[in-house]
Amino acid sequence: MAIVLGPNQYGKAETRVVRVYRDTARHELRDLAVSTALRGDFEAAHVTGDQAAVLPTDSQKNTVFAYAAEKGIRTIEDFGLQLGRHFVEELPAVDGAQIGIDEYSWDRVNDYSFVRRGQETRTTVVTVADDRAWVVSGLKDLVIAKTTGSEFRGFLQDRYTTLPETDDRILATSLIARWRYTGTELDWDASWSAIRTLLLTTFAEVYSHALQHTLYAMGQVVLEQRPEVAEIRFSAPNRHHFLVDLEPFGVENPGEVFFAADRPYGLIEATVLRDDGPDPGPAWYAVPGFC
Ligand SMILES: O=c1[nH]c(=O)c2[nH]c(=O)[nH]c2[nH]1
Repeated sequence: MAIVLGPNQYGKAETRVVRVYRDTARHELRDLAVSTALRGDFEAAHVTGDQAAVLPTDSQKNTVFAYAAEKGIRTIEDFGLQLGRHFVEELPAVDGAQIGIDEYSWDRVNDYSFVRRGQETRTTVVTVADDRAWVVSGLKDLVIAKTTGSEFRGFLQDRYTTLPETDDRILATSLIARWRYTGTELDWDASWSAIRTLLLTTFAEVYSHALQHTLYAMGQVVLEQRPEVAEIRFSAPNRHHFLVDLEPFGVENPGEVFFAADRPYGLIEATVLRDDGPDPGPAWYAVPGFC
């Protein structure tokens, strides 16, 4: 009996690359998860441990970022073909490559702000106690991003601070918002839609000094324009988009190619309320996700 290596492949799974086209004031956004897998003669890598033929998965990831910058992403099919051909043509041990790409679709809010399609959920929590009732409605998983109009600087620096200041970054979050109504007789659909629109347009249009600043601005507008709302609470994970350093490959990256990080993430939570609003009673009791 002999033990032999059977079918095998290796690569980098789900490289989260965001490509921004910012040649005009009307930005375009492409948001992908790219998985590469290489096949070929990798017997030595497994059997004797010799990695001479193995292009690291890290390099495959770098190739995805560099190609996003240099070749651009016209369609995921074109992008996959370019990557696959590159690996097969350039690497002697590789006789096959499989590139899997998922693309996340975004709808436009303004020239540089976008909302992810088909993600969000409308919510309500109704509390009834004795002869009273409270309604807390909201939304969750509203994924929004702006490709400019956002900075983060002037922050406190201590000996552990390495974050560079930035005056132009991608700001993105998967928003949870819940608002408490002052009453229980209302056109709920109309109110919910109007508040959602205010949240979206304020996120898009108000220049952001930080996610904290954006949340407050959104809450302020809702309370100013919707008298039926007493209070609004936000829970907003900061979905970090890190500019990829492509200099080692001689490729420029003027705010065009980003790594969309998964974890860890900043979690910014805030309440904005009228100081003369009605008592919340037990409206928030056991409602998850808020400070
Ligand atoms: O909008 C932000 N608020 C923060 O508190 C923070 N902290 C951080 O590292 N990046 C950011 N961004």
